[in-house]
Amino acid sequence: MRRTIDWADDAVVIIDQTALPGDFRLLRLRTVDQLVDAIQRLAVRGAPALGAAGALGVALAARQNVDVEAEAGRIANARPTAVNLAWGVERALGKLGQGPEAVLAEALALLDEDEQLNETASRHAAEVVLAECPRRPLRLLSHCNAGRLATVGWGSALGVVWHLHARGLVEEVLVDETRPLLQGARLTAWELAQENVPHRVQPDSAAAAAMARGLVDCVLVGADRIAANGDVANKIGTYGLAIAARHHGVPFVVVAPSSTVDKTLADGTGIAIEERDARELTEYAGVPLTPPGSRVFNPAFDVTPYELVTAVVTEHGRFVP
Ligand SMILES: CSC[C@H]1O[C@H](OP(=O)(O)O)[C@H](O)[C@@H]1O
Repeated sequence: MRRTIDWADDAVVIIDQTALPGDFRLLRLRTVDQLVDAIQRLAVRGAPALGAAGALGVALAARQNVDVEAEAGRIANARPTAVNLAWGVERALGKLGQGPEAVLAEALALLDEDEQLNETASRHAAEVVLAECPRRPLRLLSHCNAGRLATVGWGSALGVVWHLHARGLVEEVLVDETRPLLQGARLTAWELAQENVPHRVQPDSAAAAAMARGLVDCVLVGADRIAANGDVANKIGTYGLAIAARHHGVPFVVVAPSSTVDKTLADGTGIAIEERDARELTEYAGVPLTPPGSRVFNPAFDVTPYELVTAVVTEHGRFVP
């Protein structure tokens, strides 16, 4: 599969994730405005992919007659929770003094590293899952999308599935649909189908019942920001999954590159949680889902305390707070 995000002909090229699973189409982003819009619409999404978007966005700005520092700030602030976005911006911005080509070279190096780091992190995590889960083959549960589409190309939590599936060790993946934007139903199911991995899509509300019925050997999730004490910000619903997993004695494994760890935060209480547009809940494809005027609570992420996490695994292995 091609990279989720790349650079070609002086443009940031992304797979338009809002069009999947029905249409596979590319978007060529030639301005910072187009990039910020794509980030905010989740046409490009997922912490590592956002890190790459941040770096390539600075490369885009550096080649145009704009205030690069100001444009970099707009990109970094496009979505607040995933630490990787600002991290990617800062990394590319650090080369600005050496000129636009140096900024682009740094951004492209970040893309190559992302694929390698997520492949390594997920390989380590696969061994952790095998050690924590005696039953074979494995029945896994995923939430949101932490696959190829959430990174430059390999995937973090779903990267574990690629490693285990290649060894014939996956019986099934239960895919949380992940309301309201359905990253699981639309994106994770699409990726698993591409790789012929057995899977079933389920309502997010079925996850605890699946565990109660013994259908889950391990929960696998990605992360958007990990605090120094191991608290994990991830897609809304992750915290409830962790509580259910602890209640049912199911291992709960978080997979992320170390660029997702924010050591400036002592714990998860300091993580900014993105609140998203009410229309994501009040309508779908233009069809009203609630009475007119209904108010909503639509946080895009929640924070899972490290005490509920079996392991956080990066390219360095188990993360130890
Ligand atoms: C591998 S990071 C994936 C992470 O990002 C997702 O959020 P969003 O779809 O809003 O970008 C979700 O939290 C995933 O776990």
